[in-house]
Amino acid sequence: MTSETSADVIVIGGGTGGYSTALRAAALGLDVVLAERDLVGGTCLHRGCVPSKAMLHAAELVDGIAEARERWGVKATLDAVDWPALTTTRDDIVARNHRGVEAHLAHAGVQIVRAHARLTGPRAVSAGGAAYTARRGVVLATGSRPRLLPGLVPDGRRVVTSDDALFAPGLPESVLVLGGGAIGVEYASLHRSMGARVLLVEAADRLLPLEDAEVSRQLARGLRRRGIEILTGARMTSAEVYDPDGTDTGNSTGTNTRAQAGGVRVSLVDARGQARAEDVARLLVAVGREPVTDGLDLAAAGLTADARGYVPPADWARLETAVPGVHVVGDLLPPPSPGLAHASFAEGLLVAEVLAGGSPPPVDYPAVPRVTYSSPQTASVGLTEAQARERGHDVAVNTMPLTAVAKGMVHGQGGSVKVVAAADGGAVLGVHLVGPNVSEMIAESQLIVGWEAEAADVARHIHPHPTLSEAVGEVFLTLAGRGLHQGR
Ligand SMILES: Cc1cc2nc3c(=O)[nH]c(=O)nc-3n(C[C@H](O)[C@H](O)[C@H](O)COP(=O)(O)OP(=O)(O)OC[C@H]3O[C@@H](n4cnc5c(N)ncnc54)[C@H](O)[C@@H]3O)c2cc1C
Ligand SMILES: NC(=O)c1ccc[n+]([C@@H]2O[C@H](COP(=O)([O-])OP(=O)(O)OC[C@H]3O[C@@H](n4cnc5c(N)ncnc54)[C@H](O)[C@@H]3O)[C@@H](O)[C@H]2O)c1
Repeated sequence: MTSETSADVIVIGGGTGGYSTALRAAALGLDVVLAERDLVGGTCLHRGCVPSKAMLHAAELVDGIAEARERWGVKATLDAVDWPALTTTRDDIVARNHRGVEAHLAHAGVQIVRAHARLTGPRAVSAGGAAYTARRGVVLATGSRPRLLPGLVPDGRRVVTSDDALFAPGLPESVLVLGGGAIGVEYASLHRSMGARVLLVEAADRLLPLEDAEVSRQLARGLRRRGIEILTGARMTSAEVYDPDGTDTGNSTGTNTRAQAGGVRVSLVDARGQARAEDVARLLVAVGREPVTDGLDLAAAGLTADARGYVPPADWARLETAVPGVHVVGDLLPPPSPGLAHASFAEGLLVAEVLAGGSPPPVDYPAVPRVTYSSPQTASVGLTEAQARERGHDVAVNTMPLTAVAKGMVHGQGGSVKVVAAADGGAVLGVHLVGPNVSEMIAESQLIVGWEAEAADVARHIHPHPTLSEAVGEVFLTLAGRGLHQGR
């Protein structure tokens, strides 16, 4: 006979969405069971945000050596990247974070069931041979996985996704990255820094097609300047692995120098309809992610996924499905939930507070910041110029290159600040940044957009000199009619 346990809340999936729900619910005095079939921390900690950003940090250091030599007369050269040392540091950062999340959950008194869980009723779950019932609610937080293209099966060596691209014993000498979204752009940037020849292929007419057109333009300029070849409006027609047993050829940083052939022949049709074939050591497929509901048995709880596999809430303010007491957080939610870790944290906090009987304000999706950690970086919040116009706003737009301020010249990497505001001194609708360190610069703009500040409100506040953030200050000064260095 299977044992039966009851708890206030049962969370299925221990990624950023699930574990944040569990932690907050426990902090509010609820009794919580969290089922996780792999590792708590999920995609973001083990295969996503954290390991990729650790490696992008190492990539920046590699780029810094070239900058030091070429711009600053520092007689430095790169001998080689010690791949085992680099990945040991990355894995240590992930492991420490993992231990931290485990410790937080233990300290909060969350009961972790380390097994696949499935629904057996609206408030009933089976996991690890035991049955659980939820007094207040069940939270679905099963996340997402890489979307695959029909007929193209990743083998983890020649054809890879973000699940395995960084975990091989080195990076390839050449890579074709299919998809110019956040993953494609970040991984193209990383591979290029590490010496690979990189071709970035995007089906839409620009990189990061959901961002402001100025962001896409500046980003493409920065990536091309670093030697990344970009094809937009292009389509892959076939991909054929040749010499599948051959070893990778090494890249120029010497991370993986076993000589040999073997790779993938990728056939493409470019934006002008011209066919072309590319031989590369690796094809990295980064064409989006899809929700995970396999073996979850949604039907047992009276739920169905939508046509794209997401589980939509009937009530977005409570992130609650049409079945009362069944909530959803994280990548399992359809847009406007953006598929970002920090959005899933906010969703987890909200659902926990709802389950504890509170009435928290809904997640303010338009005010969720979006960052791409490539070189250059992009960071934005709010509406693009096109979205603002589509929604009927009469807009005032101001754009400034980062090299117009002293610190931008010091960095010498280009970039820009663009602000979209309602005309005649109305609320700021969107802020769009490209350049070095802009991931750390977007925080003030998320408050500006979230608090619906006007340009004149922002222009009253003084930015430190010399910083890159001064460019943000200057753009607002000009929009408020008090421009200092920006001639208009
Ligand atoms: C390469 C990459 C880089 C990224 N970088 C960033 C970034 O820099 N910033 C950012 O904000 N976002 C980033 N993201 C997105 C971010 O990782 C996701 O938005 C986030 O992980 C979503 O969290 P989640 O909890 O919804 O799902 P997940 O993290 O996918 O967690 C779901 C968990 O549920 C478990 N699970 C699934 N089904 C069951 C079941 N039936 N029973 C038990 N357990 C189950 C899984 O094992 C998994 O641990 C990145 C993603 C990728 C792939
Ligand atoms: N820095 C970050 O915050 C970060 C980093 C990585 C991933 N993520 C998140 O992870 C999720 C997945 O990222 P992603 O980049 O895989 O997905 P995405 O949906 O953001 O981008 C996929 C891109 O691939 C293109 N595409 C689709 N099919 C194609 C095809 N056949 N050929 C060429 N291009 C094609 C799309 O037009 C799109 O631009 C997103 O939610 C993203 O926001 C976030």
